[in-house]
Amino acid sequence: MFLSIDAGNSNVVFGFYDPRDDQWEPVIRLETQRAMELRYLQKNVDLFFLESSIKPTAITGVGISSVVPEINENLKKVVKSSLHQDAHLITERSYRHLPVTTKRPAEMGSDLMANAAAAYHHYQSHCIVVDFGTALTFTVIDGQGEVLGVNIVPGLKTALKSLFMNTSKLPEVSLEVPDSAIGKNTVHSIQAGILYGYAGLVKGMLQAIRNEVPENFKIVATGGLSKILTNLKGEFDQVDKNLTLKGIKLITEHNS
Ligand SMILES: Nc1ncnc2c1ncn2[C@@H]1O[C@H](COP(=O)(O)OP(=O)(O)O)[C@@H](O)[C@H]1O
Ligand SMILES: CC(C)(COP(=O)(O)O)[C@@H](O)C(=O)NCCC(=O)O
Ligand SMILES: [K+]
Repeated sequence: MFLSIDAGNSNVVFGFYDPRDDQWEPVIRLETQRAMELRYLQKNVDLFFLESSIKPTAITGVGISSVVPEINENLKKVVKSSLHQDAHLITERSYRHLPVTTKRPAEMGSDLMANAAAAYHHYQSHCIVVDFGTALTFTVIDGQGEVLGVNIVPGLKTALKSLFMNTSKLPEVSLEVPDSAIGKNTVHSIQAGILYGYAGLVKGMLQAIRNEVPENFKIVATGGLSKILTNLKGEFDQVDKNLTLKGIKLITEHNS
């Protein structure tokens, strides 16, 4: 089995890949803020292996993508102590021999590079990845596998949280698409604003990208919040919640 670890700004995701049935199962999420503490991280990993039928010795490789540098050392430590092996932590050096390339390796988030690698591996042609995480990102890859560029905007929950934190009277609301785009009370007004507004943002961003590229790009969505904008279904060729995990595995394999 292969273990991909995806440390994002909200969640650290552990995904176990079994080549026998080509499945990512189980996929476990810890809150990044809590997982920063070594004891909490170690306890949860230990507990997982204690309760799971997966034995540490069954893990033949480990790859880590992290966009939260403060957690890197602890992740490597826990992999070493629980699995008795070294994880491949993806850095800009890991990008050298990939089918996907970027002109700014030092800057490009490894989760975005993992997304690009997995999407290009799947389509073998030009594609756009939309990642609904803490940040909402668009990564544009051309037919030769070159990352043409990235767009970054606040993710849905991030926008919602900042609205709640920066106002006195607005409450935090659940992320559900309301029936009407016209808000009828405060909660509904925020839900309609965020959910219809972000659907428009995604459509508008994809259109603006399409205006600058000749071909009909394949579009794949991923990220913890990719299923929330139910009003966007038709925009994507595919929704793959495991895309980043798959990319981490691909990049690690290219480096071993
Ligand atoms: N299945 C889910 N349903 C609802 N919210 C989710 C789900 N999975 C993740 N989230 C939330 O979505 C947000 C983005 O998650 P994620 O894509 O893992 O972000 P990041 O990569 O930035 O850590 C987080 O607030 C997370 O708690
Ligand atoms: C854009 C991101 C903040 C997304 O993080 P996430 O939403 O996955 O937590 C992350 O990929 C990052 O820190 N990137 C570095 C800047 C760049 O990619 O251009
Ligand atoms: K991510």
